[in-house]
Amino acid sequence: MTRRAKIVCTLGPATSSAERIRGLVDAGMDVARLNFSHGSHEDHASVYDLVREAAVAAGRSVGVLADLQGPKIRLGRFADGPHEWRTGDTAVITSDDILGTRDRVSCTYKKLPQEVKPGDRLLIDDGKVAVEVTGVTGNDITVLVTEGGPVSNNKGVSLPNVAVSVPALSEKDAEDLRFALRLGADWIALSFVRSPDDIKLVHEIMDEEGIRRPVLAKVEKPEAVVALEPIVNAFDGVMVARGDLGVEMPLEQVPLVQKRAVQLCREQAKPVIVATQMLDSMIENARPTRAEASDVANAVLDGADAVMLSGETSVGRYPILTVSTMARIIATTESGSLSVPRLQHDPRTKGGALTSAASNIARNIGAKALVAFSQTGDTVRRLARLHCELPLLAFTPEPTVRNQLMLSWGVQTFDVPFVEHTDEMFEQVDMALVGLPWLSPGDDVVIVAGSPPGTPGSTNTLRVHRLGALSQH
Ligand SMILES: Nc1ncnc2c1ncn2[C@@H]1O[C@H](COP(=O)(O)OP(=O)(O)OP(=O)(O)O)[C@@H](O)[C@H]1O
Ligand SMILES: CC(=O)C(=O)O
Ligand SMILES: [K+]
Ligand SMILES: [Mg+2]
Repeated sequence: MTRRAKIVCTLGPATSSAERIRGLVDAGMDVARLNFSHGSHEDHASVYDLVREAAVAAGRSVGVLADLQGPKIRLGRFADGPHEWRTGDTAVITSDDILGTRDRVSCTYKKLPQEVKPGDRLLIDDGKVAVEVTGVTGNDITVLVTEGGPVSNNKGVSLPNVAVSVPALSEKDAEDLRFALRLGADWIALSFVRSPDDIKLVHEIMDEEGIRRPVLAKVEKPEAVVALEPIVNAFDGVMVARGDLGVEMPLEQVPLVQKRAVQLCREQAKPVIVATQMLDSMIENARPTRAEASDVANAVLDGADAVMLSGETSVGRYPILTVSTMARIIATTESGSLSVPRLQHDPRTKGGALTSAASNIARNIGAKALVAFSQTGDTVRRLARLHCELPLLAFTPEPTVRNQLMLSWGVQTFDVPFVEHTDEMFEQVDMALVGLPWLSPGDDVVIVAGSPPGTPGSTNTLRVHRLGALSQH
């Protein structure tokens, strides 16, 4: 069964072995997410290598997304394992550097005691536990538990109505970013983006390292929802990070933010991921709820490029089964309907106009595939946003670009050597496609390319190409 929307899997303790990672790739993982909120650099380097090995073994591209923690306040570590904070209990959250106990635990933001006051509500672990500040003494914040639940190492702390002054990129984020770039990550995600300017800090460090990679804005703050359009313009893509978004703002607003973010990204031909709790109950169970199956299907029908698994694959009991279940839900939904909301504007760029025409021509003449030659991936993303039912085949000599395109809807990638002339491009298509079981000589494909080859942004060529015709000359 063919599947077009992509699957992002968060790697973690449940998926750190070679066998598990190969299992994820075989079940349909298109992009692996390394979550720098958890795990050591050593852990990330080890799974990174395993992802690359699994991709080679499977004979296809798999992207690697490095997700930076961003300015999230977290609890510190506990000396003695997880604890239960019951409703009505009191506890202390301190900016002192201590190994926590049930009664007193540290937090990562040292100025927190100065920025909260009695009556403020703090939400822990995406709102699973709620506490209210009753007093502040020196570095200690005394809290009353208003909604009890488990607390454990490094759980996030949200302050929905307090504007805290944490910088967009912490020292840890800067170090993690340098590490991820050197490691070879294909995409970077920045958490808790508040302004389009936040990308500048990322670019500064990338330029110091001499490695530019595309950056996703994680939309999980009310400030980002307000500035959504400029953020989509400034960044290279978006993740709708519903976990934090649903505690930072009223959770009933999340569904419409999701739809608006997906549409804005498609207008700009930038990939968009819908993330968090998609098949949450599969952390524990072998079958998802009907509501979760519908959530995955509806994200696909909204037009998302990719859907993401978090705890389901990082710490869940059934990581591989969760991926195959998600793949089945997507493929079945798409076999019933590929229609997504219409784009609201007529394309104005050369690439936008050519790709839109290419897709119409391909449909009208019964072509078997859309083919894009692209140096940067831009032409491919402009084709992807159309959600055309024809296979979308991307040819690019850059392995990093191939990996990056694994986040874009419906894209299959092909490795081609760099060529100098347009004629050679068409020969490459012939050579690569004759071997595919669903294509035969005489089939037409529609090719969009730039000329001369190797000039980024030069998309100017649209050709109806008959497979096998070249060799008859
Ligand atoms: N490497 C790890 N070591 C220990 N626990 C982990 C690790 N990775 C994840 N976890 C646990 O599994 C939970 C889900 O992991 P995941 O990486 O999917 O987090 P998330 O909810 O997307 O992100 P965050 O915790 O940053 O909000 C985490 O909250 C954490 O408790
Ligand atoms: C993925 C993430 O960061 C969130 O949902 O909050
Ligand atoms: K993160
Ligand atoms: Mg988050």
